[in-house]
Amino acid sequence: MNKALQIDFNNMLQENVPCGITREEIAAAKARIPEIHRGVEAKRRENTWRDLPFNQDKIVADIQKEAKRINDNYENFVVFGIGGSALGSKALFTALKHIRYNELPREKRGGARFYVLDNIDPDSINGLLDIIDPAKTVFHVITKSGNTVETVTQFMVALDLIKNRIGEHYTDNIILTTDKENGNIKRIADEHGFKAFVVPDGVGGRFSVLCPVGLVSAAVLNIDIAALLKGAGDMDKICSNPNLEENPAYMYAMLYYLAMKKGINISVMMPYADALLNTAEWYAQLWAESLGKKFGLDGSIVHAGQTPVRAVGVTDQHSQVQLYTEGPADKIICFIEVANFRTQLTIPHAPIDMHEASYLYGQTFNKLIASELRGTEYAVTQGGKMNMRITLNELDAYAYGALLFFLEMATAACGEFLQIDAFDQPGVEAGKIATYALMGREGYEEKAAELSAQAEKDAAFVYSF
Ligand SMILES: O=P(O)(O)OC[C@H]1O[C@](O)(CO)[C@@H](O)[C@@H]1O
Repeated sequence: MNKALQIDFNNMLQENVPCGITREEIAAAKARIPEIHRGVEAKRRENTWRDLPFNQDKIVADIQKEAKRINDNYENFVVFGIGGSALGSKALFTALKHIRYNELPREKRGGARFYVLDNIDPDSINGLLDIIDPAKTVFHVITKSGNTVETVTQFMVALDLIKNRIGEHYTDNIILTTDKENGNIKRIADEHGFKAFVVPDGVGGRFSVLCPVGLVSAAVLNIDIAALLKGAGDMDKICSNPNLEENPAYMYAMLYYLAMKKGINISVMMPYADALLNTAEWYAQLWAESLGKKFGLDGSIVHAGQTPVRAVGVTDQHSQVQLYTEGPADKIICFIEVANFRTQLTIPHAPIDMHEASYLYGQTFNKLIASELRGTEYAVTQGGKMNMRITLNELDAYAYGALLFFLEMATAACGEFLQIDAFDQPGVEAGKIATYALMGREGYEEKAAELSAQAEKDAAFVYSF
């Protein structure tokens, strides 16, 4: 790997922050690395997301063909999905494309405008429909299970708009990505002849960004998919190394695990680049849904997990950093730095007298943001809070693929340290079932009765104005 990425864990250590990890704790946990490695590698067969950087040449060719059809014929591309079926597309879009992509003229964009709708807020749905012409839009409906109520209802919106307006050729405007055989959406794709891509078996939603779930968006956006997958593949090789000293995912997993054991229950991801805020959002699902578990693998109650927080530098220096430096030692802050932004921007000489600020004249915003990162890192370390830094030499497709894969590998390894199943999400089911009941779905009558039998609210604790 050509130093696309550097990961510095120094400020996780007790010698730099009092609440940090001691060398003795590291030595003791290191003894578990062979077991962790066996666990991670043993799951390789079922966790086929590990193979995504290597096995998709044919699928990518088909995706590129479809992306060309879309970009040649349509003005807008809309992703309908939620959780892992949307966050990867959002993260790729903002990380690797122009920050005002949709506002650029078509010739500068080189493709359709790009939108991701990952909510069912009626105002958001309507807001999008207000600005796009459905006839000039392709909707990409993504749901691995094929049953997610939010995505299924969005699909209904697209169908309603498109079928009623376009009639016979309506299937041209909708593409689907779902499981190869299960769920509603698969049946509909087969019966109506929609173009459909498959979420491969063994690829869970939050680990799916490098399969058609994220790659269709990448292709429509003209992102260099080969470089993205190469970065991920190179990182897979690095993170397949059984030696802790050479495997950054194992080090990340181990230090975060040791921190959790000390009650450090918050994981802040704070990129110093607006382009990476959605990556912090993507990581939030990865880390929260994978590690937040009630039961351990042996059936014992563990209530594992760490709450992810998204922040962005420098913006959140002026809202959250006060808490990070002086508040409780209950969090790890992972700074992400971009060493070389796409733009080099000079701070101009002011044409009026601003002599107190004149030291800034002729310097660059690049140096300013880098200095603010180092300054905040210093302040947080002085404040005694664990922190670490990931530096991307450049925010390009190669480095970005490596970053995403690194975080996936670290999550998988941390699941091994915690001895939980990092690949299920049983805790999300209860809310889904209650929603079905409240929406009157057949078969959920008992749950509906249970919900309506809930104790009355104590009016003393309800304030209405
Ligand atoms: O792709 P699907 O099946 O619609 O699921 C969307 C998201 O919902 C979850 O299953 C949680 O409810 C996530 O794990 C997943 O990423």
